[in-house]
Amino acid sequence: MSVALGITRPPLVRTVPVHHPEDLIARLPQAPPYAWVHQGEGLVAWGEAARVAVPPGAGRFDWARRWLGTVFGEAHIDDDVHVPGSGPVAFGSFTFDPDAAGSVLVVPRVVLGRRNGRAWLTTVGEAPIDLMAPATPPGRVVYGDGTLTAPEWQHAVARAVKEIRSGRLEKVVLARDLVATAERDIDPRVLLDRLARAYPDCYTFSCAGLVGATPELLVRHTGESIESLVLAGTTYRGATPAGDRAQGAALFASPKDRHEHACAVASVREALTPLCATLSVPDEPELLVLPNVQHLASRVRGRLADGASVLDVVAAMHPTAAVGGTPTAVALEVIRELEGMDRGGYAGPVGWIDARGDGEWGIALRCAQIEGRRARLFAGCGIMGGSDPESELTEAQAKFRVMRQALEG
Ligand SMILES: C=C(O[C@@H]1C=C(C(=O)O)C=C[C@H]1O)C(=O)O
Repeated sequence: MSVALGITRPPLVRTVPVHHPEDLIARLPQAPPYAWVHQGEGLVAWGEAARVAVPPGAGRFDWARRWLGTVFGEAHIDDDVHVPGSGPVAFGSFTFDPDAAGSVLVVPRVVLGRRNGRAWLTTVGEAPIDLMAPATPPGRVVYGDGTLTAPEWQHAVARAVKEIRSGRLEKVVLARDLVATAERDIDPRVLLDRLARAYPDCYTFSCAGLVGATPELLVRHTGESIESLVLAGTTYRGATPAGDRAQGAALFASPKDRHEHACAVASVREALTPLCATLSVPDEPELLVLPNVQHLASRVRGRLADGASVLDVVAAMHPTAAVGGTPTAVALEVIRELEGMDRGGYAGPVGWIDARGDGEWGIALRCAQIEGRRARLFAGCGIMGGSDPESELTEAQAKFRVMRQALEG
């Protein structure tokens, strides 16, 4: 298998400490960016030392792990920093649907990292000369329907409710897409900068044209510890602090949202139990308050039993019922039947892995696939037997707001 592009073999990977970059995203040159940034820390990267299209199918995560084993195994690694994310890393985006094409892994040539007060720079092979051209905003943006119009999508939600009431399944997450066309080519760096400023508590990501700020951490793997932030159940922000608290309290007390959340937590517990020596799952969710919406959230923590890498954990978890449904297989059938679209990387795992197997992966939500002047935006909602199509459409609009604001500024 030939994997390395344009680098001397075996590639020399060098990580050195550097002065703190104030703003990781501002350091991205004019090249397709890779990013994973949360509260100012994380990784930004550019250039391609190696890239692979991961073949679709049930074994795709295993295939990816073997490919990474070859690429990282060949490298001479000279790492003076030794933290998760130092040394060589790969960024990846996997399609939601295991049978869809479009999953990709990239080992960038240059990675700039920042974590717990330390910063580092990793280069693979010869460091390229980077063009620091400033990013230009995309200008005026117009929107059009994606696969389904709003009324068609509401109809799909109503059909899902019927399927749930008939007993075919318990929960299904239905999404829709919107197509945005900008005046000029969309520079993902502009979106990353706006997203990271507006949503510092989310994970601002970029990989192979998929750009967004997701609140949902699928898994963070640090040594033997893993952590996941499970989200499901959504309400709005109130206009006043009191209104805000009332919305949050109503969400917390809503049997429909609590049930929807419980489905997501159960799917995560079920996926992680076989991998973990210890696993702690809170009895009750907490509220995650974001600028656009509030979610029910459960922080799950565990210790791995035997040396699984972050991709092994991703493989076991995806798709959780936060983006698929319950039971998973039936939910996937219903999604294919009712959405009528290929989700691409939306609602799939996105993140990074290093040569130790550490890494951070999110569920790619509040995102868009960018190509030239066009962006395809995605948003979805958990549908239960008590769901109302109109409210679900309003919820999806609130979720679209993240990327609309990033595009419009
Ligand atoms: C599916 C999305 O979000 C998911 C669905 C949620 C819900 O229905 O309450 C909440 C958080 C996410 O797990 C999305 O943002 O597109």
